[in-house]
Amino acid sequence: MGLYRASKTLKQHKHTLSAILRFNQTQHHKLLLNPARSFCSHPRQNSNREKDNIDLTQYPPERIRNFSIIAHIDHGKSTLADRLLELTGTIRRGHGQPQYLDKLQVERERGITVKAQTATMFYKHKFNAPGINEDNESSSVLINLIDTPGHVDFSYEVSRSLAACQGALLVVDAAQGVQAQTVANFYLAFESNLTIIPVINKIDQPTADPDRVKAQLKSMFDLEPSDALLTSAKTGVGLEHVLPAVIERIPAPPGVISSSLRMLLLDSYYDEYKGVICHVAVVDGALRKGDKISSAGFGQSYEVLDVGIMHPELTPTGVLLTGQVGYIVTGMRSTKEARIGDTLYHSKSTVEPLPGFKPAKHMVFSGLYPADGSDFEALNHAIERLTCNDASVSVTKESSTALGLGFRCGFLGLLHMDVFHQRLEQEYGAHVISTVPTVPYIFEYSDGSKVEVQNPAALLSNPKKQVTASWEPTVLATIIIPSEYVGPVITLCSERRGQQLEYTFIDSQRVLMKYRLPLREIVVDFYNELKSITSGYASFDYDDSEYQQSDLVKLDILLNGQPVDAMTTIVHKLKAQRLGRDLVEKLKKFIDRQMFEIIIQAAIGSKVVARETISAMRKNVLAKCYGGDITRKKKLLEKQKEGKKRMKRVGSVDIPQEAFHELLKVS
Ligand SMILES: Nc1nc2c(ncn2[C@@H]2O[C@H](COP(=O)(O)OP(=O)(O)OP(=O)(O)O)[C@@H](O)[C@H]2O)c(=O)[nH]1
Repeated sequence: MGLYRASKTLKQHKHTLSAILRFNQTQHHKLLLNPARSFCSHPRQNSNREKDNIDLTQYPPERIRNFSIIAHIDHGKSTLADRLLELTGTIRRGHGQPQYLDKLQVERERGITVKAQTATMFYKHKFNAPGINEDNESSSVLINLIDTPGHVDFSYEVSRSLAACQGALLVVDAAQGVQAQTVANFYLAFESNLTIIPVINKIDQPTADPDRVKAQLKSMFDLEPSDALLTSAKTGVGLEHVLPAVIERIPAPPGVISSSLRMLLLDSYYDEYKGVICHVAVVDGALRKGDKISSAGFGQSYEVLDVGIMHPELTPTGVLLTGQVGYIVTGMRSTKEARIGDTLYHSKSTVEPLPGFKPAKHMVFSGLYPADGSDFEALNHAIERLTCNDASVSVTKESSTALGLGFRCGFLGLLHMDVFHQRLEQEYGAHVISTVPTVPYIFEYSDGSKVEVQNPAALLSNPKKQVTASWEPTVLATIIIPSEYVGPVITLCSERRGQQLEYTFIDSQRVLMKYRLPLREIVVDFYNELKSITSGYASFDYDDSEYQQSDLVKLDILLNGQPVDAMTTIVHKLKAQRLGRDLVEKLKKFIDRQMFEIIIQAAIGSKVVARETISAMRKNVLAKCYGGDITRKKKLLEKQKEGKKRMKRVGSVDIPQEAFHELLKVS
């Protein structure tokens, strides 16, 4: 049968291998690309009338396959997904939209998937698959494909998607071979007990070496070389074997048709016209339009107003049956009611709730403030709407003396933060200043109390209540590199206070290293640094780990003696002076000369660790207009006013917005 269930011994390696993120040059450029292009962000209603008549009752569980595509970033998941949708006629070939399932504008601009997407396909086959044996006649099988993100920040999306699947295609680039996130995703699928089908993709590349990749898959995951499919999602070679393998190797969903309805809520988003749309997987029983359902977690009851599948747009079917994945529209007013991982069931029945998902863990916190203070309500609205479509962000209100009213947001990682920021600007037209990202530290005070500090400015400087101990979060990082780069990578990790835990050759040319690193040290600039010292060949992933005791201090930035709360950071004592110097130098470059002298200082408590001075400017802008032309004077005053709008005033010093953005890159 060739099922790819990896052997138990692999579990022992679990803790030596987690994984994610490759930082090659291409990806870096993709992340920086920014052509303005606008696409709709969510599935629309299917206008094709033929598709409206799909009869799902013809698809009992044995004629259903649910699978996910998982891979390291850029190994070709979305391209492969598109080709499979074309092959089954779900979308038209050459429909002109790149990466059909990457629907968000930010996904298309950056060439990355940030949101898992589901699409239902119908495929005729003649294979002797378990449960489908109809005298060699072609039978139609309903296949749900879930495309998942590749970046470490979005691995939460991957684990959620896997809950609705019985199998996964583990896609590996034929030239790059196994990368850090291949390892992470393999273990996510393995621990979810999924059937894993290895797909070695991009075999059209001149540097492709499928045999080497097969050997890696065998040695690292115990996957049989003969079971690997060889494909090129670009040229189409080998694609005809993918869906037959899915049908033959992946088991049918295990639910019970005759049981009471149990649905797993996979995801939700807000649609302007329909309200909240929930993506669901029917685990047991059946759901029909008009049914009354309740949520186990939220305790509310709703009427099902619309139900259907994503084919690939929203396609009403009137029912969803055991093993099927689709969408429902109920009277939910806010996505806060649609708790991801919740169990939905018929209101009159009593059911055992499904296990659900672990809540998302916030790794990075940052303050988000309106660039113009009067836009607070608009930003509030934009954040509320966006969190409807990205429930993994935590939001609480906060205020800053420098920036006014704003929000403290928790993100899954730095890219997640960046993407959220970009979506606020692109999808809601919000202009936002973000403060230096920080990680959640724990501080103990002399009265024995312990607090988690998500905002450095909130750390007390109270002489009556001294800090007695502090802890910082750490990660278990996995780095895979060609062996010639081992030296520089070891140096980088020790500069970042890392502790080496493992060093293994995965084949004759590649090394896997495992480090414990403080999360703070990888939040800013670690990726870029790692990428640049390995010519883009390193791949990197991390799993969150325990807190470690650490000598932490609060580093304040002062302008003419006044602290700028939005620029405060928490840092390891040994690094405070260097960071203070970098921050002060950076600010000097970005703050313009003003009518008076400006002293910029970095300080730990009352001890100044770095200082720069910007000397006073003698004349104002109008002094350049030697009398005369009044319109010219007006223009200059207007320009000055415009410039001021983009400034934040701290005491008497005007700080341009760019200064805040630039500080993100230093700390
Ligand atoms: N030569 C070649 N290029 C491919 C093939 N499949 C995908 N690509 C290219 O590889 C790049 C990445 O492909 P994607 O499908 O976006 O990769 P992904 O794994 O979905 O990426 P993330 O969603 O960001 O993790 C794109 O430029 C594709 O055109 C292939 O078979 N051969």
